[in-house]
Amino acid sequence: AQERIETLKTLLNRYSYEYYVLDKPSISDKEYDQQYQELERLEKTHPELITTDSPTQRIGGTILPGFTKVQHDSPMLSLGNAFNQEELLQFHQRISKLTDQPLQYICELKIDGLAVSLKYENGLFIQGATRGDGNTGEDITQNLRTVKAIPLRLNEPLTFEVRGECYMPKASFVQLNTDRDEKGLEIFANPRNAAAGSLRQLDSSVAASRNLSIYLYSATNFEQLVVETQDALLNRLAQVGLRTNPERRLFDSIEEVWAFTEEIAAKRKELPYDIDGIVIKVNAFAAQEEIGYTVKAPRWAIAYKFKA
Ligand SMILES: COc1nc2nc(N)nc(N)c2nc1C
Repeated sequence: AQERIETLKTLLNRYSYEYYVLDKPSISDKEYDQQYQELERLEKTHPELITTDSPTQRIGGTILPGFTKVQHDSPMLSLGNAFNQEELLQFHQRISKLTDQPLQYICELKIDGLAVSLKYENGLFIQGATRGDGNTGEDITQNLRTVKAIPLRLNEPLTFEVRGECYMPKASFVQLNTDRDEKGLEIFANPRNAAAGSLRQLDSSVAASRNLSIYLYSATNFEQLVVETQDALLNRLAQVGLRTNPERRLFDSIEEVWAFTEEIAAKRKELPYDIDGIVIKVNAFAAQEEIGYTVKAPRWAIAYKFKA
């Protein structure tokens, strides 16, 4: 039974990765369900063989009395904003003075969700927390374990923390509000509120029903990943099994960055998730370190915000 249980866990976690992280399922839902039910049956008769990274353990058995506080190892920062081309240019001129290194920018979408931190120990997902005030957040591990795009075990036994945006896809938002309206429940104003409301639930079976997803965009104590740029970091996060947003681009001039913001503004409504802007970052970590930080935000990044 142990052999079969290990095989099923490996298979089901891989299928889940293909479906929820890569958006490229390799088997039908029916086949997945059959193998999932076989694992449930085996674990029922051999409970001593149940492990935390089993796909059957995503929904916690208990309703929490409240959320405990989590002190972030390093502050979860905020971002400076730019609202027009002039302010984007000023950002570029400001940081050009702070480094002699050539400035290559990486542009990433700013997903309109909830910033979260995920801690992995030897590859196992052990803790998830909200940003909170940047220094202290809330432990929402139980709820984040229900987000199928979050792997319970990485492809490598890494110990580090990753940060990203947990969000509700537009389609899930529409479906949720339709269901709530039919039940005479209050509907959510937007996907960001719906995602925040889902992650604030003390009963993880509610979060599990909300089809949340996630994109990761940074990591701490990632020396072990041996990466020198933001773009290489994102590729490495994807390699270990984490979900990263594919709509990112590298540019060598702020003019091209501006053109990219216009390109995304035009296709924003077709995206399957809400975005509230573009995050522009200096790509090379060496240049980021040289440019540095203000008290609450990196100087080497800026959020170009779209009109609401
Ligand atoms: C480096 O710090 C950050 N990077 C980010 N990147 C993306 N794509 N989206 C964010 N919301 C974001 N937020 C922060 C504080």
